[in-house]
Amino acid sequence: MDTFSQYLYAFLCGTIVLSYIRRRYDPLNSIPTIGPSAPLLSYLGVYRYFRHAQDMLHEGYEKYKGSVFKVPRLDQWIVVVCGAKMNEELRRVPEDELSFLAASEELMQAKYTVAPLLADHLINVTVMRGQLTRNLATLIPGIVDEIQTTLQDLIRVEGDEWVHIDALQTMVKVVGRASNRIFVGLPLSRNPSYLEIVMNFYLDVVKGMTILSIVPKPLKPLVGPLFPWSRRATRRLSVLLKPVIEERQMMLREREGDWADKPNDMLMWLIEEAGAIDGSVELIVQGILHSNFASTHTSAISITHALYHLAAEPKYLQPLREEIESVIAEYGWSKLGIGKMWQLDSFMRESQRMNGASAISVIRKALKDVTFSDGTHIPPGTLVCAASTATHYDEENYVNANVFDPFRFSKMRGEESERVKHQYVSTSADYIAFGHGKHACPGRFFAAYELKAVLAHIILNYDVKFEGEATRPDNVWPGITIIPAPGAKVMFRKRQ
Ligand code: HEM
Repeated sequence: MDTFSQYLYAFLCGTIVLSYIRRRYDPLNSIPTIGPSAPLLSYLGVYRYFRHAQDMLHEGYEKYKGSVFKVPRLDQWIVVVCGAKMNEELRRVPEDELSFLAASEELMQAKYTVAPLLADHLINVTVMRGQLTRNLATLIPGIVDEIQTTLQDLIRVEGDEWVHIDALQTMVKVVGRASNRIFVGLPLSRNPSYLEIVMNFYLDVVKGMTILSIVPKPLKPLVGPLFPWSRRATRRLSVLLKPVIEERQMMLREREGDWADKPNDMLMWLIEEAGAIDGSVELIVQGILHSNFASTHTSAISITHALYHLAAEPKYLQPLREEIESVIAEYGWSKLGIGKMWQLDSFMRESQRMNGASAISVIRKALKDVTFSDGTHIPPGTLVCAASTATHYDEENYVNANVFDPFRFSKMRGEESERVKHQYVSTSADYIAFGHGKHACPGRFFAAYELKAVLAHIILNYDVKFEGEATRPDNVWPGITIIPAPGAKVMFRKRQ
């Protein structure tokens, strides 16, 4: 054996022995496990969790409702709380005990995979919670214009001919373009080089996260900095954004408070937020990259899930058309108008209840010892989450939970007191598709208006169905991510 092989052999043996000792004396041993829990054997559970997360999470939820169970990740366990009561308890624990930010850093290793500078200054989250959400009424005409143009570009229909459209890929482009119209504005939002960088960034981040998930914890700080992707994306995007950012920074300085036609987009708000720190171009560029990472694929997945339901049951086109047409006639394509589309809102919420983008949410990392009301003790360093899909299929939370009932929530909004509770954007202990609590998705208000506008345009302008009246294709589950069947074709024709 040469020297390199000897070192490698010693390293592998050391890693196996260490992980055996760690798992043997793990303080989480008292928490029940789904899959094998013995040291080493638990790695079979890791494989099973990657292939069958849905089954394992449902099994755990059914067995331990009102308490917790754990499932294995390669580098550690993740504790899953079960039932609406436990979800509520989880979200109430303060950030200094169960931290969203620490969990997100642990799972995403964002300083290596996404944006190193944002780790200390989450300026884009501040902007999403503040300016983006506050300005929705002014932004909607731009979003609507971009959706109309992109749909016409990508779905070309003539006469009464049906065309086959790769729905997921098309929706990635539609929401990518609509979101970037608000993130950086025209003409950059239609620049093919710009779009190529921001849209491919998601895959680079996932690649980095996946590699780091199999690297032992002590080695992550050595391996992470070797990844070229986030640096490369920042560099390439800076070439396009730097001149715009510097010009806007100059205008801000020169015109001070008197800049009448100041752009109203995320880039501008990020420039202002960054100005209070160091104004660095890199920080602003990373704010744009991270916003794209957080928004495009979650949104494309959610709208495609809904589109598949519509194509599988085109009978819902008619009632939705009636609602959308009557609202548009009275309020136009405005925030007020889209807000009044209750049946459409309910359709999106129900689709997200049954599908969603991830099987877990409300993810936290323990920074201190925490004890839940059922007596479960969570030691510092542990990852904890709620089981979103299992919560959404719980009959205690939803009558006929296995049935797609698109107007379930609009019916529930009949009572004045129930109006807000059942909106697409509202989170609760039994609806956690956007998370729940202080760190619930800050982009969900933007997402809701954008996605409802996309679906409304499709409903008004096209007939849709699956070939041969086929049923909805099954979702694909790589680990905990829930993807609407990739490559499935939805048939579109001009509305007859
Ligand atoms: C339908 C589409 C979307 C879904 C299903 C979704 C879902 C989620 C979920 C589950 C979380 C974690 C919350 C938690 O664990 O408590 C989250 C966080 C986040 N989302 Fe979304 N999201 C969507 C769209 C968007 C959009 C459009 C944006 C940006 C405009 C966005 C930006 C973010 C950010 C920045 C975070 C991290 C929040 C923080 O650091 O406090 N999301 N999202």
